Amino acid sequence: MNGFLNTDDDDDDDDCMWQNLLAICAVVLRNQQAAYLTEWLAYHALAGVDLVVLYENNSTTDDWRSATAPFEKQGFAKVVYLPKADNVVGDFQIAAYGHCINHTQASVAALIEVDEFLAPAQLGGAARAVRCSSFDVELGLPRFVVVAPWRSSHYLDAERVCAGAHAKLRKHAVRLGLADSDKRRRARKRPGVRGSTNRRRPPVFYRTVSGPHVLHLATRSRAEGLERSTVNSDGARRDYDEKYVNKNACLYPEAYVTTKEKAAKDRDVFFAEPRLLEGSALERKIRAYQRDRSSPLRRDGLFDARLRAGFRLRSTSESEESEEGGRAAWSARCFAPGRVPIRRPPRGVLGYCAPSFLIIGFGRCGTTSLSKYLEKHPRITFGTRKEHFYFYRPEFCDLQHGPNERASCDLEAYASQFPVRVPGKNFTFDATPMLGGDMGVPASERTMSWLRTRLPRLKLVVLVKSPADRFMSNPLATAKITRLQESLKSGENQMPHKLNQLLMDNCYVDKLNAWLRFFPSTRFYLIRSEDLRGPLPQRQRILDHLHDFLGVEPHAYAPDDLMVEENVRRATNLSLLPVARAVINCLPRLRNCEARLEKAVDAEDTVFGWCDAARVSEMPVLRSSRPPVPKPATTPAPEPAITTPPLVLLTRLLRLPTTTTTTTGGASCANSPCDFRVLGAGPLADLLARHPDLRRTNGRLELDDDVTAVSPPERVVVVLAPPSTQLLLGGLASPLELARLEAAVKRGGRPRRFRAALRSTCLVDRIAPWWRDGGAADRVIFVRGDAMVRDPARALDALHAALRLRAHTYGPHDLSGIRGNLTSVFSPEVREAIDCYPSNLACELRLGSALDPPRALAWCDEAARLAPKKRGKTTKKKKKKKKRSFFALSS
Ligand SMILES: Nc1ncnc2c1ncn2[C@@H]1O[C@H](COP(=O)(O)OS(=O)(=O)O)[C@@H](OP(=O)(O)O)[C@H]1O
Repeated sequence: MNGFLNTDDDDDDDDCMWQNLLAICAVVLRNQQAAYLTEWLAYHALAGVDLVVLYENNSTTDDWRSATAPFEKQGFAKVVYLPKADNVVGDFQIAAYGHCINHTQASVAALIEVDEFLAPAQLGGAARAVRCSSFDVELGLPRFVVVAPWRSSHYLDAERVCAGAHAKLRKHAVRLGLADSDKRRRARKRPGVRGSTNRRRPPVFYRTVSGPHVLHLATRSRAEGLERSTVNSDGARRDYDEKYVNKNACLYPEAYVTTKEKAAKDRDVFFAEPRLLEGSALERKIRAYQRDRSSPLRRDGLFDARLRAGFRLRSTSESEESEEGGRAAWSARCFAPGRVPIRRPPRGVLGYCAPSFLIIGFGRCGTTSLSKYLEKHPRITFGTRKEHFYFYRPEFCDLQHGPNERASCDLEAYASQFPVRVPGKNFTFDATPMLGGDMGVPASERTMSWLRTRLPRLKLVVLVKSPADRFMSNPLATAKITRLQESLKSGENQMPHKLNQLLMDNCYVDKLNAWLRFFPSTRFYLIRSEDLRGPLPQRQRILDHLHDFLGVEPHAYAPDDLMVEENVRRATNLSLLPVARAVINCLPRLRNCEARLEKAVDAEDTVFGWCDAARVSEMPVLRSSRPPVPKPATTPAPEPAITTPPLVLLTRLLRLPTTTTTTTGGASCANSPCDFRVLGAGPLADLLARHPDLRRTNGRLELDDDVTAVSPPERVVVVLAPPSTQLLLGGLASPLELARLEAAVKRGGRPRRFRAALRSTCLVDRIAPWWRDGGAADRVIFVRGDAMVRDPARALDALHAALRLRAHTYGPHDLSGIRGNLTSVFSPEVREAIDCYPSNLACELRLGSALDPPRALAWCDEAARLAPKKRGKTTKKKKKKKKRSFFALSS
């Protein structure tokens, strides 16, 4: 069973009170449903459903999991395996529905089948309406359960479906005085006490304690056409619960359930029914979806559609969404006025909703204008102000200066900054660009972790801009830019002091990487600021895509709304010379950042193009502004020579004679096996791909992590890196796991819980397949990561020779990647904890003894040398001793 459900039935104090969730509970039981599942799921995603929970019990032979997989990855669908248990009441379907309404904590749970469609009567009708209705806190059950009317006799027998909810209902009834507690009941049954409560009072089920309202919504049955009915579970026709509707001042779910007898035959019946969706934007979307059967929207479901106006980050790991599980994923975002710590809630506030998304940056990229546009959307608001600075101010929840456990750091307190005054306008956001890191202050890990745990479904919008323009937009940069421009004009071409360093604040990819350790890449949406500055239709298009990403209804903005341009400094600024723009944007370090960002973004022809667009015909070569450092009189001590060779051979394990590596040379990978592979498709592989003899495109160089897949004649180049570096760069652990590991070590614990991840860094085990077939040692070439970082030219020369490649000199820009990447960025104590972890140390020794020269590795020793020394606690005795000696001295 998936771990996302709360299986704790007795959880009375559940504070998940307002889930804003329309969930569908369905069962997959029959064969031949798989072909239609994608369409069914995509449709409901478009229709505003928040979650689909599918139940299965291994009763079909269809491959329906491949249809649900993309949706599961996005967190839209969950599959629950529910075995048939003895204590399950009735058939599997009833058990599944009962389980679903008892555990999904949705405002509305629709019990339908996979050939039935939940159709809103008007644009977003169902979704919008149910968002206003609330999850029943006291009962811990959905307020509404939606079913098709023809089911009433069988499925909506409330007592049966909600058999699992019985305990909750009972407790509630006791609280309301409708039933006696067990204690009292037992007392009453004692001899001498006459009668029993059970006989006098009605049984505690829906009718008594008013459980979920059962909606028998309209159906489009074959013969009768569309009809609406409001038959309740007791069989009596009843009007909608007016009291409840008025109290919450929101639309009643105007939803219809339609069915398709045979999904294949009736495919278009539902969509051909104009009355259901007439004129709505949803209808247009669905029609487009139907027409363009080959579109990515159709192929991969709604979420993977490639969005042109903005960029989604490339998904980095298959399992990154799996963290969605756990109860945290369901924590509430919205609160009733009485629940937030505000002394006197202002008039007209319906509730408070913590953000659904954040604009995390970057400063000076148009965040204010974007916020103003979004504020005009009928569902979106930034609350009391655009920039809340909530995690920076001591009066709120300052997390910059250490952990903060005060009540002002509760989610309710944060939500209090986002009042909802208009029904439905509860899609809130915070646009504090500092969140992404700015002005040399990196994004705060404490803040990111706070957000991740409290608001796990948060989405993140990011604006990026050409580094030169962004830097110039910063008022504090004027002096430096002026100096650079003057120097370029005079031909001195001097780089002002520290400008290089300041410009690194525009390395967006590094900042995003910090966030990616806490949120999966699918939650990010990037917009080029240059695009947002375009003509009004283009701004509208960008916003359309953004709505799609955020999951809110489309909205056509008035031209006046989109004309706004806030915080403009250009007019007052000195203008940027083209040559200055070119020099800044094409600085090797920034160019590298741009290339890495392009690589991270999921688009075929992504071009931020900041350097290329800015290039001028004659690019000046910059000189450092620092005066040349006078040479000291005494010759400095020479740098310690690297004694360990950059390449080492695996020879000893099999006691093979020491051989130089043989190369098969020349053969192309196109038809025959590759010349060699690089284990760990990392920076070394990227670098080698730039060698003129090796082009990735002609297939001669294969990058593969899976050694076992390599056929025997091939050779493998393995980068030897300490376990900590492997963990960090090799994708062996998810970002969240790494963060937890680091936190655990920093708290003083040992990384015991991460044994599995640590075990995967045991290089000796990973390359084991290479020596199993005897003689394989000839084909394994180890490159020392540290030698590569210290003296890349020498290490690469040796590697070229071993692989019989032409000598080649790589550019400094190419090498900078390898330097940055092969170095662990864990703090020294964390490195020590990982590299000296007993199993890792054992692996290091095993590998070391197999290498020629032996003991070429000293990862643990090195890490231990760098780690801060742990000081023992000064005991009272020692303190006393110290004091005494002090007095002894002074006397
Ligand atoms: N629609 C639109 N598209 C793109 N860029 C725009 C837009 N509107 C304003 N701007 C420019 O954004 C710069 C101000 O950015 P911010 O509002 O994010 O600044 S701040 O961080 O909130 O201070 C500021 O840049 P400079 O003029 O270069 O300083 C604004 O001109």
